Amino acid sequence: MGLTVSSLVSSLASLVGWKKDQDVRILMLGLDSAGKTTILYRLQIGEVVSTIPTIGFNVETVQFKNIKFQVWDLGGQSSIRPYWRCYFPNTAGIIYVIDASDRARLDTSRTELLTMLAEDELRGVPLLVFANKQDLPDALGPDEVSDRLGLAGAEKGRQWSVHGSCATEGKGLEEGLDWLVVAIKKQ
Ligand SMILES: Nc1nc2c(ncn2[C@@H]2O[C@H](COP(=O)(O)OP(=O)(O)OP(=O)(O)O)[C@@H](O)[C@H]2O)c(=O)[nH]1
Ligand SMILES: [Mg+2]
Repeated sequence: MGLTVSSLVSSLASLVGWKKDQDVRILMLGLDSAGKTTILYRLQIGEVVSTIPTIGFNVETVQFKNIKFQVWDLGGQSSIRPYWRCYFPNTAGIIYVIDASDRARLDTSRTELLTMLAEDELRGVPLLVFANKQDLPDALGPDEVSDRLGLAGAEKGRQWSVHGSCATEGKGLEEGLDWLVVAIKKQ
């Protein structure tokens, strides 16, 4: 009988919806072909895998430094985007991936992002944007992507950051996750 310290901690933890051994749930979203699945496996196994368009989702545990992330990589095709919302509950962090060389679809990508951020379930959840495919000659830099997304005006109640990346060479990914870890801890 009696309340032990650990039972007190677990009661408090369940009150705020967090369990000690639970992985940190991350949602990775973005238009089709942005590079989400490439990023997921680059982070998980450190290699470039050959991908096909994701129908549904991939979910993997990614160990980053001493944190275990449960990363949900959702398919980005327009027919699948309406299902993104099914995965919103209990999200600790969002990774939004943009093909920075796909200038023609940057507005579409921005609209999908802002629609998603307006959802109650994602209120205040930290947002890391990867301006991916920085190796391609046409790629917009992270600052320009950031300007075009217009987050500075629209997202005052949220921590967000735009990082350049090249998933195929593994560049920029760690720096981005470092930022996200700090942002989630502050939350
Ligand atoms: N040049 C270049 N190609 C990349 C980069 N990242 C991913 N790709 C390529 O882009 C294509 C699409 O990558 P995926 O990871 O399958 O894209 P996705 O976002 O998962 O797409 P969906 O599953 O359809 O939503 C693949 O041919 C990748 O090799 C990058 O940084 N640079
Ligand atoms: Mg995919």
